[in-house]
Amino acid sequence: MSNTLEFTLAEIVRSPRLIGKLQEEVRSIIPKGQELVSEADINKMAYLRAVIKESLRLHPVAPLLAPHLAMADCNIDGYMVPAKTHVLINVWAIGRDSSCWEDAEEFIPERFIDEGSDVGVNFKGNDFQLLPFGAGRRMCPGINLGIATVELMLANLMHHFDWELPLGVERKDINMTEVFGLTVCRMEKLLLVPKSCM
Ligand code: HEM
Repeated sequence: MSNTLEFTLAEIVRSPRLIGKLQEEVRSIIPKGQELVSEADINKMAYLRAVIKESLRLHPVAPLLAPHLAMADCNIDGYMVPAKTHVLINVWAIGRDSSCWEDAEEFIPERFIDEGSDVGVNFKGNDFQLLPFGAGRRMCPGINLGIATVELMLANLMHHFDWELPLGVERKDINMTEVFGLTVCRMEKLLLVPKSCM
């Protein structure tokens, strides 16, 4: 969850438009003086939810999911997968596949809302182009807790603080290089300076 939050913050602070739009949404919904954003408030934050979805598309925590084993022979799009084959699903690559996504490498939360091209796409395991939690019987059982936690953390960080880069660092200097393993994380820690705006 901290991994998803860090990638999300890195993506939005790189763009004044994105962070501005997100702060505007959160602050228009949460009255000044309200200390904490609650789960009920999050339901009204369509842009925040789209930002997190877009972040999970480009930066899935487990790039190859967990290893799976085919229980029976099956044929997928003409490819024969014999029983007992170890199957690794590269959701990182699927999330960046230009045959599934318009401007696949760009961070565009708007694709998931209003008239966006992927407005109906969700990560609940039925839309195979977006599988940050996997799909089927072995998909992540912590999906609801995971999403709710990231949403609440991000919304509260947007509600309470303006975010600046450390002195001498510019937006273009934010290094988005990823390090791949069982999970994928940022090569460089994200350093930001919070300024209270309450
Ligand atoms: C943003 C947060 C999270 C993400 C992105 C995430 C992602 C994943 C992924 C990709 C898998 C492998 C699914 C597959 O191979 O098909 C998985 C499995 C799993 N996750 Fe999560 N997860 C998150 C949060 C959580 C939380 C909060 C919990 C528990 C409280 C949790 C518990 C598990 C467990 C137990 C499995 C193994 C399920 C199995 O093999 O049957 N996850 N998760």
